[in-house]
Amino acid sequence: EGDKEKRQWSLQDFEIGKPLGKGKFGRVYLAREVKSKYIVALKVIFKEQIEKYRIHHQLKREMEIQTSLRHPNILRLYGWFHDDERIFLILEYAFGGELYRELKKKGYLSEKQAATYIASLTNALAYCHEKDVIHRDIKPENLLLDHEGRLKIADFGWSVQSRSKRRTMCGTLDYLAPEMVENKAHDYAVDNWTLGILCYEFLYGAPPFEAESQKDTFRRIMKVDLTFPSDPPVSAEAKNLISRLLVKDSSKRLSLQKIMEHPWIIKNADPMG
Ligand SMILES: Nc1ncnc(NCCc2cnc(NC(=O)Nc3cccc(C(F)(F)F)c3)s2)c1Br
Repeated sequence: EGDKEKRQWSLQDFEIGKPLGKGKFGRVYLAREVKSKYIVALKVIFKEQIEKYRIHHQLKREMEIQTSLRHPNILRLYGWFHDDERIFLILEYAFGGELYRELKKKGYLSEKQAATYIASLTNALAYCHEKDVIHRDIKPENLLLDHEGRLKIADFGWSVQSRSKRRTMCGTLDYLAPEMVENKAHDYAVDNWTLGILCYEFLYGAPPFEAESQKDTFRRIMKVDLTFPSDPPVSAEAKNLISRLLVKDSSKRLSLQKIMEHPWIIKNADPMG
């Protein structure tokens, strides 16, 4: 495993398999390193896209941050290489694919499954915050599952600098914390807000502030217009945790430590993640 980061890789070192998914900036393929037969995911990014959106620094930062992160719930970035027109990221392969698909297929998750994922995410975020990394882009699309169904955060949004412009340009607003909607300076607590959003979405199948228009979603976020449908039935403890995370004043949100000690997590989360 150690040599993976050191040596220079090239496309000849890999046999490319089936496409695993396509992201905004390129596709992901299953691949096998020829000599070791090691299975990886290979993300192909076109250089002209990076130039066009001027996001070199973000990619560079991702590589610096992610190669230094080692956590069971964070997808590994083993290394990278490039040719004339493409950059290739050599990623840990998450056999279980995107958590999003599981959520869509099931509609919503059991309280045990939801609590297990929230506990894994909280662990991974506590580890990141120790390393001064704020995530800010945690949404089901960026959550993968390994062969044992264990959650892996995978994302190129890792960074410690202020909010990237990218967010307003693309993707859903559902996960934006109020201070981000107001474009105010924010801190680690944005990830705590997002944990509340995800916990709600795992249990009800949709994020809490979903609305027809972006304007209405903004409005619902700013008002913290939180309602709990009666169906599916959800325990009072789960609602309590969600209500203590979706708090407008970021300093009043439940801390990651307190999430791990919350009765709903203690009772429902599988300690083996
Ligand atoms: N089953 C699977 N097993 C493993 N992986 C899978 N999908 C890939 C998940 C990713 C992890 N890390 C990534 N990183 C980036 O995409 N980075 C990226 C890309 C373009 C531009 C930029 C930037 F320029 F904006 F920074 C940064 S994608 C799947 Br499906």
